[in-house]
Parts: sequence; structure tokens; C-alpha cells
Amino acid sequence: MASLLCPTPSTLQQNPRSPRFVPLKLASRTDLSIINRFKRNPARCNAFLGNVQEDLLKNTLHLEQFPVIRFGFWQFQRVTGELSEMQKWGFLVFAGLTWIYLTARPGVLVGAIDAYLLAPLQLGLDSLSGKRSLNTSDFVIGQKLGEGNFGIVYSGAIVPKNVAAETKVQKRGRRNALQLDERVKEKVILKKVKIGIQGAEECGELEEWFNYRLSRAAPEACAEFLGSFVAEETTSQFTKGGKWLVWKFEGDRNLADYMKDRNFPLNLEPIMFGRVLQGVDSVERNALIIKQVMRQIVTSLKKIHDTGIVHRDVKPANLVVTKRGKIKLIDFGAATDLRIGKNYVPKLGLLDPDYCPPELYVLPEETPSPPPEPIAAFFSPILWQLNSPDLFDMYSAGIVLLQMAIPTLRSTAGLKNFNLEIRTLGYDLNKWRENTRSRPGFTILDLDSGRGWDLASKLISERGFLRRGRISAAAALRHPYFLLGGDQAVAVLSKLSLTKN
Ligand SMILES: Nc1ncnc2c1ncn2[C@@H]1O[C@H](COP(=O)(O)OP(=O)(O)OP(=O)(O)O)[C@@H](O)[C@H]1O
Repeated sequence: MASLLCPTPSTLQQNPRSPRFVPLKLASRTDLSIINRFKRNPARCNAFLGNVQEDLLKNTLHLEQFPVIRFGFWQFQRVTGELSEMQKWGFLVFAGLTWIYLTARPGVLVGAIDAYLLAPLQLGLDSLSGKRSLNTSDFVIGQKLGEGNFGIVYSGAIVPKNVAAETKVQKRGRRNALQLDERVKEKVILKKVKIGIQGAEECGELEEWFNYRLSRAAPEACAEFLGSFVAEETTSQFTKGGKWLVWKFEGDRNLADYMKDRNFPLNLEPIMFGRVLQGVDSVERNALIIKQVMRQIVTSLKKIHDTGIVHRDVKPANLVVTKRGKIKLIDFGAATDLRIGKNYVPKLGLLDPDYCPPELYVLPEETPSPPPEPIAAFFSPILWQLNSPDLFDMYSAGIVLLQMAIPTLRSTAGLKNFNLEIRTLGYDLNKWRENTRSRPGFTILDLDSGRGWDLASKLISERGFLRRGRISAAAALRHPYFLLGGDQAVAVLSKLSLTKN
């Protein structure tokens, strides 16, 4: 950068030692008249050029010109001033190792910045923008979408300030459906935390905490969180004191809904790739769509694992498909943040048994309850290195891959049968292939010399030495299955052709 900068003649005229620089292009234009004057006086010109040369030699690429670096050097010299060469090296090695430790997964340093700087900043900004002062009159509730142990999920919409909410709900068919008129446009998802159920309130608090945390750490990996509110009065739709969490409505269907369709995965083709796959052989088309879905799942998992979070409930119903063909993780009620031990309770397995890895728990059963957050954060890189808790989610991701690629495993009965068989075969996918009584189709996974099968067998496996053995999200993205991915090329081409149209 410094070599692109040059002192201007005018600057040097005022003060030839001035460290001020302006870009070369500007210098040559602004000072053309001065140069012309120099042309008429060669002696003065030589003296000037001498100054310029000297100045350039002195200033070009001299990093200590930059105040931060100068300050850093000064600090280093001050601290190490009285140390011997050996001690200075020791100091440097210690500083380097500390840096590696603080930035190693799950990132103690970034975590501290997030907790002590970004979280309060987000709270302040949200309060200023009114995001933290949502209330019942801002929303209208539509149909029920699902019910978990601790909450009930509804579709809904944001009501503009000048519109009365009651006018927006109309009876359509047997259910309350949202009649979205011109004024009520933005659809949302609302989760009502159950009242009077043990642990429900705590679960709601945790889910809210995880959603705020992810909105800072990995916003593109999960549904956009809009905030929460407590109903201040009882109306036809709300009960006083009830807590609600609100997300942006990301899409009509989740991956499980798409997989129920006989046409899967081709039913995802229009939103994933537009029309560009027409003309490609149908097996190839299926394989490309599945690879694109899987790539997105693994990429999102990598993002949340990088921040120390393990989802613990990865399954097709918790992967919502957006209108633009993006797959987003939802339902962080069972997630745990192993950077600070949030929502980690020893021996508490929360996962859906159909997607649960053989180890059952995210950390070994003998792991004690987490200490206070700063201490847990300090030890988290060691905990992560020793236990690789992220591999818990990777097993579930492997089951999702198998289900997408092998149609017989998409039904509840088919998946339960698979789980019985794989358990008796010691979670060895190759043995399962040789021994299964069902007749699964392996065509998609066997394409390209069986790269898909190889990845699946590295995801669906027991933990090995040091609880490794299963492939992590980062390693999965480097697996030959994803390298040179035609799915990426097709996705880019489709975007280009869509923007042209
Ligand atoms: N942001 C969103 N955009 C679109 N749909 C969503 C969104 N969040 C949730 N849904 C839909 O609502 C359903 C239920 O959501 P969620 O899994 O969070 O609820 P839950 O009560 O924890 O249910 P369960 O415990 O059965 O998984 C999802 O399967 C999905 O179809």
C-alpha cells in the first residue's frame, strides 16, 4: 500500500520531511503547474528531486509510519527492554501460544467480545429501535403449525400500528386462517411458551438467548429472530403473562414436508436451481439437488459449531426451506453452547431418537455440570479438543443425507427399521449395506465412484479414539463429495439466468 503513495511536491515544498501522503494519481494532477515551474529552473528541480528521492527512501514501506504498529513496537520494546534475547523469544512464543489458545475453537476471545461488547450493543440498539418492546397489539395469530413439549408454534403476521388486529382474522374452512390484506403483509412465526408446564419457561428463556446469540454469530444459518414479548392482557388470542417468541416467516415448508412428497427431491428443483437442470438425466438431477441441500446443512452446522453451539436436534422438520432455496436451522430449544456451558446438563439427552447418535450425549456422561461462565469459557478449547461435541450433530446430518438419497428410509417405519439394524451392526454403515433385509436404492450415493456413500459412512459411525472418528462439518465440506461440486455451478448458473430474465 505504501508504495502506491507518494509525497506531493506541494506538501514537500511546505515541509519536505512531512510524512503526509496523497495517492499518486491525485499528486500528479494537482501539482502539474509546480512541475512546470521546476522545468524552467533545473537547479531547483534537482534539489527537489533529491529531496523526493530521500523522502521516498525514508518513508516508502516504513511500517512504523502507522501509529498502531509504532505503538505496538514501542510497547514490545518497553516490555521486553530489559530481557535477554532468549527471554524475548520465550515471550514471543508465549504470546503466540496464548493467541492460538484464545482463538482455537470455540473461540474464547471472540466469545468474550460477543458477551461483553456485542450483546450489550445489540440490546442497546434493539431498545432504541423498539425491537425489544413488542407487544400483543403488534401481531395477529393464524393457524397452529406444530407443538413441542414446551411450546406451540403458530403462523401470524405483523399488524401495522394504524390497523386493528381483530379485523385481520377470518374464519376460513375449519381453521382460523390469516386473511392478509394489503396492510398486513409481513408474515411471522410465533411460539407460545406453555404455561404451567415444568421447565417450559426456562426452555423459552434459553431458546430466546440462543436466537439472540445466533443472530450475532451466524445469522445466515438460522431463521431471523424478531424478538419476544409477554402478553400484558388476556384477549381472544393471548393469555396474560404468557411469553411469546417471534421469528420472520422463512418459508411454507420444512425439509420433512418436502420429503413426504413422492416427487422429492425434484420438488425442490425450481426453488434451488430454477429451470437449468432440464435436459439433465433424472438421477443426476436428484443427486445435484440432494448435494446442494446437504452442502447448505453442513455449511450452517459448521457456522454454529465454530461459535461453540451444538444444535442437538438436527432433523428434516427443523430445517426450513426458504422461498429462495436456502435451508435454515430452526428450533434451538435443545441447543447447548459449550463455550460457556449454557444449557448443558450432564446425562441429559434431548434428541429425537430417530436421529440420535450412539453416544446419546453431547459430552461423556462423567462430564460434571459447568462451572461459572468465565471459567467454563477459559477451559472450553480443552473440552472441545478432547470431546469434539460438534460430531453429535454430524451423525444426525448423516441420517438426513441417507433419508434424502434412499427413498425407503423416508418413512417413519423405514427409519425405525434402519435404526434397529444399524444398532445391531455396531453403527457400521458398510456392514449395514451388506446385511440389511430392506432393499434400499444406493444409486444416488454410488454416483461419482461412491463419493456420497463414503461421506455417509463417515458421518454415520461410532466415535473412535479421543471421541473422534466421525467427520466434522469443516472436514465434510472438504470431502470429495462436495469438492468440484456441480451443484454449486448449477446454483450459480441458475442465479445468473434468473437475474438475466
Ligand atoms: N421461521 C420459520 N419460518 C417458517 N416456518 C417455521 C419457522 N419456524 C418454525 N416453522 C415451522 O413450524 C414448525 C414447528 O417449529 P419448531 O420446530 O420450532 O416448534 P416446536 O414446538 O419445537 O416443535 P417440535 O418440538 O415438534 O420440533 C417447523 O417444523 C416449521 O415447519
